[in-house]
Amino acid sequence: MPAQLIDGIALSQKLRGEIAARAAALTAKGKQPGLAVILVGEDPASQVYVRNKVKACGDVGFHSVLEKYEAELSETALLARIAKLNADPAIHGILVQMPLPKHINPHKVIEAISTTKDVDGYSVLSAGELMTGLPGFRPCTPYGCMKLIESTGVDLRGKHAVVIGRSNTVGKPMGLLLLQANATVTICHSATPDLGLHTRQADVVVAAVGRRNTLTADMVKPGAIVIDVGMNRDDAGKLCGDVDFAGVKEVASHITPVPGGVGPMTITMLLMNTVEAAERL
Ligand SMILES: Nc1nc(=O)c2c([nH]1)NC[C@@H]1CN(c3ccc(C(=O)N[C@@H](CCC(=O)O)C(=O)O)cc3)C=[N+]21
Repeated sequence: MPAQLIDGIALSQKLRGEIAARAAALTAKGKQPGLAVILVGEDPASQVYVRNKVKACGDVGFHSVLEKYEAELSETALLARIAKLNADPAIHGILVQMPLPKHINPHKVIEAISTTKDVDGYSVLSAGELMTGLPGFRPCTPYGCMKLIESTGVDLRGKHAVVIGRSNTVGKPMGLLLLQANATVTICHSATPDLGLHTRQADVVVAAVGRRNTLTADMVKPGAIVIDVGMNRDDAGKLCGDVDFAGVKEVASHITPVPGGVGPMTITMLLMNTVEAAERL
């Protein structure tokens, strides 16, 4: 029996309805949630993403501002803009789209954002809060992956979860969130000699590598949950994930598609963090 699809668009719609209700309650109290999105440079993919984020804000009743700057913007000027937004009472979340041009130090930029407005969850403080289990903003992509896994109704306690990838934005926080949900966690990466050895034991696989066909059917235990974080292009230029979807869907119990899986949930969790920020401030 082929796997059940985990629909990131449907789950997003449900959660965005709840977010819109929270936003309306805040707006009625004169505190409409506000997100500022900063884009530096003309990367075409980034242009699409930030436009989607701003549109999603409008859909749930947030105030949003999109600030676009040429690639030559100085680091000093960017830090000055962030300082202004930190002090702006109409703004509850600040997102600086990554990647930044090479002359700008991303760590410096992330740490400049007020921790109360770090809705990406990228700061060192947010990372520490996640690691210690303190409340704080969780990075949107792994947070969305957790919601997708929860939506299957499968309890993670005692399950073996394998994460492929160890980035600061996805792989590492994903491992910590799974651990917090009482899974046994393995994190695999480019230096793992035999990836399939690990993934074949997994009840849950999260693939976040950025290379298509990284996870194939022979590497998946029958009945496993498969979450695909990848955003790649196939030979025809079509968007595809890290998972060989056609093959793996015949083995897994649940699987996310690309597009329509993790991507929309990343934006949904950004909205969730922003409404949370507005409630707290
Ligand atoms: N500060 C920062 N925060 C981010 O959260 C951040 C970032 N920088 N830089 C780039 C990555 C990438 N990212 C995506 C979000 C949504 C989709 C998304 O909605 N994808 C759709 C498809 C969109 C399409 O058709 O291209 C889907 O998977 O269905 C994709 C990618 C957020 N990122």
